[in-house]
Amino acid sequence: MSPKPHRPAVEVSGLVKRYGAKTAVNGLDLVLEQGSVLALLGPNGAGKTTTVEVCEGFRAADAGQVRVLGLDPWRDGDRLRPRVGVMPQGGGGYPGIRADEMLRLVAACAANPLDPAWLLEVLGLDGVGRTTYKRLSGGQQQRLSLACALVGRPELVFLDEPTAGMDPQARRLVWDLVAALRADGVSVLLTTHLMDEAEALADHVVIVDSGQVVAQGSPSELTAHSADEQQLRFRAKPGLDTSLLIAALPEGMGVRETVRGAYLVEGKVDPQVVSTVTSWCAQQGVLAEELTVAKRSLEDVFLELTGRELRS
Ligand SMILES: Nc1ncnc2c1ncn2[C@@H]1O[C@H](COP(=O)(O)OP(=O)(O)OP(=O)(O)O)[C@@H](O)[C@H]1O
Repeated sequence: MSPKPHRPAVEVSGLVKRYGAKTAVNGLDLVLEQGSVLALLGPNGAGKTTTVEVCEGFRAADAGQVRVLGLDPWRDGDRLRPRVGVMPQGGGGYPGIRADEMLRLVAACAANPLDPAWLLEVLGLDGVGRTTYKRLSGGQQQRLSLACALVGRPELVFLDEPTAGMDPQARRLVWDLVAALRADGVSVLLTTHLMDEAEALADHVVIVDSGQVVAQGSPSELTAHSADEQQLRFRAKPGLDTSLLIAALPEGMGVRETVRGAYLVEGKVDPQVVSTVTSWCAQQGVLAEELTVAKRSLEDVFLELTGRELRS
């Protein structure tokens, strides 16, 4: 038998979605490969939820192509629903339903569900099974929503801001669960505005801003110009003339004042470079504060591309 032709779990090309005069998504492309994790990363209002809701079949696209497990989510919703798990933003349970009732209700709709009691335990909710939805904490509501998304053993899950409002322990639990899903071959499309979440979980990160993709790639592709390249940052008084510092550094290294009083030295940062920078500061009679050496983060990438911080 010939092998099944490979097709991505989700393919979006040229997606446009408007709300009246507001264009929320403006020509967005992405591909989620089967069995991998894709993070849509961007600030509030970037168009992440709208993109996911179109992929889930909850909203019709105004233009562009969307294929989910090879199907059109808007037209083929009945065929897709049994194969896809959805964790919407902000929970959405009936206030009076008990946690275990809600999960068993969703499980009853699936052909081959996971054991709801086991799933509640995995998600640390076994102690609140008899608690009504409205009395759960925000983080518990989120975890119950995640349980509902997973109980039907989906091939693909959409997680919209899955760790919003969670404490660090619950966040870790969700991260481990996403890693376990990936190991089981489940495809995951999640949204986040937390760059550490995207860096920790995703094979592929799509950075969106104002409804458009501003960059995409694996976390290491996005954050590294080259494997050994790092950044040295420090704060000092604004407006320093850095030309003498640039002249003292090895060829090819750059120095910029990224925002007032924040300096960035780019290139191969070794101990000699750190010494050159601190000596130059001493010569200027300047105290370099918050001096750090680190790899570029996704936050830096976003700042460079848009001139704004991700957590805006
Ligand atoms: N139902 C709606 N009607 C009108 N405008 C909307 C609607 N939903 C979203 N928008 C607007 O569309 C833009 C994109 O919103 P969207 O929720 O998709 O972004 P997001 O990246 O998911 O942000 P957040 O992280 O805050 O949820 C925003 O400007 C938002 O105000």
